[in-house]
Amino acid sequence: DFHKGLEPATTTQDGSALRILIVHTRWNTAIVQGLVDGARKTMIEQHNVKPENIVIESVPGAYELPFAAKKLLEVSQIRAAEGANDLIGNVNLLDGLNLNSPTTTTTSAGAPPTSAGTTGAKGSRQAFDAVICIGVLIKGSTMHFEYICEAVSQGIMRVGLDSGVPVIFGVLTCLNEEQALSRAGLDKAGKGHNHGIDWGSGAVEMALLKNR
Ligand SMILES: O=c1[nH]c(NC[C@H](O)[C@H](O)[C@H](O)CO)c([N+](=O)[O-])c(=O)[nH]1
Repeated sequence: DFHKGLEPATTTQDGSALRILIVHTRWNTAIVQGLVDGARKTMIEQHNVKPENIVIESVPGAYELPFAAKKLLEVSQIRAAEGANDLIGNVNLLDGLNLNSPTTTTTSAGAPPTSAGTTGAKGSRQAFDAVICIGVLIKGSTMHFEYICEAVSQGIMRVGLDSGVPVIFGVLTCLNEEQALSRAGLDKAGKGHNHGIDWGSGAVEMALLKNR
């Protein structure tokens, strides 16, 4: 069986120190919600990720997933660097972080920590260890589907490679709604498998690989 051994890690991994971002779309919302729930529950119940360390954000559609993943990752990395600045005084860790963000201070080392870093602003100072992008594309009667699928898969791959943070491709590209329901474990016959489960395990596995 070709697929033997290609299954995602089913053993429990130690996700207790990880912080994970889930970005999901607002298309086909019932199916997307099933996938998000599957990923979230698996990370918490099987891999001990803390619920408060799973951040869930939404975007209009699949085409917006790569941009949101890129931007939210960058912000988390900047906040983490600012937090570290607080800990070690005036060395500016933002130097050399090529985050393509106009707000990134690129002044020489020694610049005072940015205000955000010193005000104890709400929210975690830990950068995300992995991102799961979740969406459901269902083919319509035009070529729109093909173009979005190609753009989104290339875009999501690029965010992961450019950022050095693993981004799980959690986008179903289905020819009809039945296929999508089955892959979220929501089909009437109950014979489907919720792929969100695999994406949750994959996110933990790849985050731990990144942190080796
Ligand atoms: O997430 C989806 N977005 C879809 N389109 C919207 C697209 O992702 C963008 O949000 C839109 O083009 C604006 O950029 C879909 N279809 O068109 O079929 C779809 O099935 N799923």
